[in-house]
Amino acid sequence: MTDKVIKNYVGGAFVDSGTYFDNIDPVNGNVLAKVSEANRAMVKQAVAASRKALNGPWGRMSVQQRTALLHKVADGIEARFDEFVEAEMADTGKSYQQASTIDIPRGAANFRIFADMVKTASNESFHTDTNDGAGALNYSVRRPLGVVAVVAPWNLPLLLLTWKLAPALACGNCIVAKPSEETPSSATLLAEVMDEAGVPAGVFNLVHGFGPNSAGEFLTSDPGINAITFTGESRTGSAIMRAAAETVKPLSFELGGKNAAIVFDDADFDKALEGTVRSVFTNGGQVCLCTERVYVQRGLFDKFVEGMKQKAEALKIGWPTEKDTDMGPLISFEHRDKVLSYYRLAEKEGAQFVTGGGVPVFGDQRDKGAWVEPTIITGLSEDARCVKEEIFGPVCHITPFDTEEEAISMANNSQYGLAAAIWTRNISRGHRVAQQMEAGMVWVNTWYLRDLRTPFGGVKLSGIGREGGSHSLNFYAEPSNICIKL
Ligand SMILES: NC(=O)c1ccc[n+]([C@@H]2O[C@H](COP(=O)([O-])OP(=O)(O)OC[C@H]3O[C@@H](n4cnc5c(N)ncnc54)[C@H](O)[C@@H]3O)[C@@H](O)[C@H]2O)c1
Ligand SMILES: N/C(=C\C=C\C=O)C(=O)O
Repeated sequence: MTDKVIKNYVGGAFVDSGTYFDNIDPVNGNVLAKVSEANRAMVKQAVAASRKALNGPWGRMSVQQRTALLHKVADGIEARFDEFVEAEMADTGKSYQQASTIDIPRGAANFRIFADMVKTASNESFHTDTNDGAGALNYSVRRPLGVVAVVAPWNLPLLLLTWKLAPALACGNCIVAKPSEETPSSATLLAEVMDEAGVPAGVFNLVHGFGPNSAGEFLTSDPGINAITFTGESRTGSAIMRAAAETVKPLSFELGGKNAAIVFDDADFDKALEGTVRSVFTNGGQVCLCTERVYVQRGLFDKFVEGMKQKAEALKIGWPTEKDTDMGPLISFEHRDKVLSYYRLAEKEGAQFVTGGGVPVFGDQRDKGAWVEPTIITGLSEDARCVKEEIFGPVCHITPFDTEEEAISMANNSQYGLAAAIWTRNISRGHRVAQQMEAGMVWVNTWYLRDLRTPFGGVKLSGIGREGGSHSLNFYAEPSNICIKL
């Protein structure tokens, strides 16, 4: 039993509500800490502290001062890099390789890119001709939205929390953030870093808890919140839209996906194979951009499926701390059971299992963790639930196709539209097919190659709005137009 308590961070102080929930290590089911669950009153205090900071030191701070502080926060993350890696691995079971090369570096990078971008952001102005010949000057100024609620998921905890926090703070907003109940640790470490960097009290607040009838719902339904930026399941997005509807406010939603990869028979076989294995199994398939539907041109189908099978079976499912581990456990027993239920559903729907479909046996304490086997299935029809519904685990379905038109039609036949990957040596085809994808982000001959200045977001059930680069600045600071009669 541990006596470690993870606290909330409200108005510049670490506070404890006296009500707790367990923080579980998904590697072996051990309790890592007790987490203080913020109650409605604490959430209200956090909103009030934000408002006070907005009308106080933070609102009066120059862009230079604000952005210098954000760089200090990035410095703080880098200075405590190993602690952040350890915290992320403890909460999620993800590998050292993933946490140390993706999750934590991006935590610092997110602060730096938006601190730099906001310093060079411009506004628009127009000279307007008027009948009296004197003219008028129209120009816009940007104002922060005010108090912004940031609600984040568990799969890339620090990366996704700071992906929203950084631009919101860079634009002068104050924040009340709620990380996932599954991953409180790196967010709380971030609060320490903010505190140490001298971010004024109330600018950043952190409340722990769940969604319905807990901190998530208290926060997103609070009338003192001016905008909500949310990353999570599509159905949660619907719930948050309903909660926010009464007090109309800007929403930015990054939601679910059922992403397709299309492999043409003229693709570079080795690159397409390596890239598709990475896009299916990275982070145990627990990345919104991961591929769950693979479409392979018929001439290549058998060879590609065999190649995927060999690579999936060669993945090292191991201790997160081992440097060559490729895949850890899923985030929780509940999520593990959800993914396993889809493995069983695939059997019922008549799938052939190329590999996987079960739970690995280690013969050690990992047998008490939330582990599943990397899995590849084929043979299902396009309207099967396992081909339509987001599973969010280390699993993909592979389907053959004959023509480019058929592949595009199958890939687009989804209620989601977040990301897609196209593999072909024919670059004209790469452009042509990518431009027909009903998705917010399309990679050609690569996957998850990120330029933080580009628009990030999804269509259909995958989201509302875009963040990234100027898109983030346009969401977190809205223009007012001023017209001066000359
Ligand atoms: N599009 C993207 O960029 C992106 C990125 C990561 C994850 N995701 C999606 O997120 C999902 C996995 O993450 P998850 O399981 O944490 O999602 P989730 O929707 O279950 O939870 C996300 C966050 O919302 C909170 N929440 C839940 N119900 C709420 C409510 N009624 N009101 C307010 N807050 C509420 C949770 O506590 C958590 O902090 C997957 O669907 C994945 O595709 C999307
Ligand atoms: N938002 C980003 C990644 C999202 C991953 C989803 O799980 C990013 O890389 O900026």
